[in-house]
Amino acid sequence: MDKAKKQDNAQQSDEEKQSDEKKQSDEEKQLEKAKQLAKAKRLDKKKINEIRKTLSSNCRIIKVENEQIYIASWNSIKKNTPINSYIIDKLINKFLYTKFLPCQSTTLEYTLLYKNGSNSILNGDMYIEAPTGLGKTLCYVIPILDYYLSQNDNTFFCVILTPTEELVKQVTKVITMFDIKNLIISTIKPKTYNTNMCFDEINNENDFYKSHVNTNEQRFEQKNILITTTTKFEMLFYSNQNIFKKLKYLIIDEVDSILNMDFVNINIVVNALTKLVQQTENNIKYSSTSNNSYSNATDSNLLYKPKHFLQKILLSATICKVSNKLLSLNLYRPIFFYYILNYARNYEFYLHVLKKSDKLCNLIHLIQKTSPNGDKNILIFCNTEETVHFLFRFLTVYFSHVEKKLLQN
Ligand SMILES: Nc1ncnc2c1ncn2[C@@H]1O[C@H](COP(=O)(O)OP(=O)(O)OP(=O)(O)O)[C@@H](O)[C@H]1O
Repeated sequence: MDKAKKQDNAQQSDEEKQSDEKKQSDEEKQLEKAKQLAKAKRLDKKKINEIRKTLSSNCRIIKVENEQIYIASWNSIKKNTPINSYIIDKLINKFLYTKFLPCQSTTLEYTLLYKNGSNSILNGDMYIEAPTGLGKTLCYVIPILDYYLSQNDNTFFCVILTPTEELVKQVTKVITMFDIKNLIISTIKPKTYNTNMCFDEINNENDFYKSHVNTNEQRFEQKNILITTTTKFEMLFYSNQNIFKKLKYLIIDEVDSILNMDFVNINIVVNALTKLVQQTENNIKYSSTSNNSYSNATDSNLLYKPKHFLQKILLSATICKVSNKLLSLNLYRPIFFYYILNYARNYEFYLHVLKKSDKLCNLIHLIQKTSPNGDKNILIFCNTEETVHFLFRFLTVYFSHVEKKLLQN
């Protein structure tokens, strides 16, 4: 009897202990949650202050939440801003995506606002800030393709500017994957333009060079989207302004890098484009169209909502730190989207300090270790152009000849 009572008591105290432990762990969890919430609030406040100081004191600010909307259900959820069914179909069946990533889920609703007519009070230029690799490209590719398909606008309606040729190629690849019939995407082959400047040439099947028409204007009439670097665009723009009169979208990817470039004055180009489109589309008559008049394109007409405006979508992983440059872009009713990740990303950084003579050996070892089957992409940065060429030649020879021989032996 005594033994049974003892067992009962022991069991009871075990249960009490367990319940105490559970209570303690619940309290700890709640405390941790409260701490995280307070931290998130502090970060939000800091971000909002930064945006107001850098972009505009009265811009609309929208936080990207971690919501991911199923692509297949978008049109039933977002009835006012549906996406063309062709695009939905490609995203699901060709890209094999099931959900829109958070920054896409939040921003698409706004970038598709043109569907509610130009009078939608929510319309405005957009700045999308989201960490690298979280799907910013589709945030603008979907709305421009949707515009093309839904409005049947076969004119030259969109310019996409990037800081590098590499990004031009990447964006071109994404748009081409949608496989839209008759849509003509192009890059710049400046040989054919009325400009005194010289450019590097880039190879692209759809290059303007292949056009068999005589003037730049005619050449552009046959295109829908131009994807190019800011440097090339700046040179092209001043000699060919008429081409851009009917533009609907201006996308600037990695805008922080572009604004930080000393050799490109993107502000003047963007303001000039904005004014040009407004004058044309709203039938506003200006006496002067000289380049000088563009530098102060921020005049009073931007205070009032124009019937048509050049929709600008700017994207970057961080907000541009040079606030005066961003402020002088004179965005129309800007909406700023920011995305703060609430989890640590799976990055690993290693720093190896090596003797010069050991570098090549170690690099080969590292490549073999990281991608033993050669199926992973590895990005190698070098400090000079010369090293890039040398390394390219060396690795090509090593992996195509030396390694093959070693394997054979
Ligand atoms: N809805 C989606 N579902 C799954 N994967 C996606 C989705 N959208 C984009 N991705 C993939 O996420 C990766 C990153 O996308 P993307 O290049 O657009 O990011 P980013 O934010 O523009 O990056 P960066 O700042 O480097 O330009 C790509 O490999 C893309 O294929």
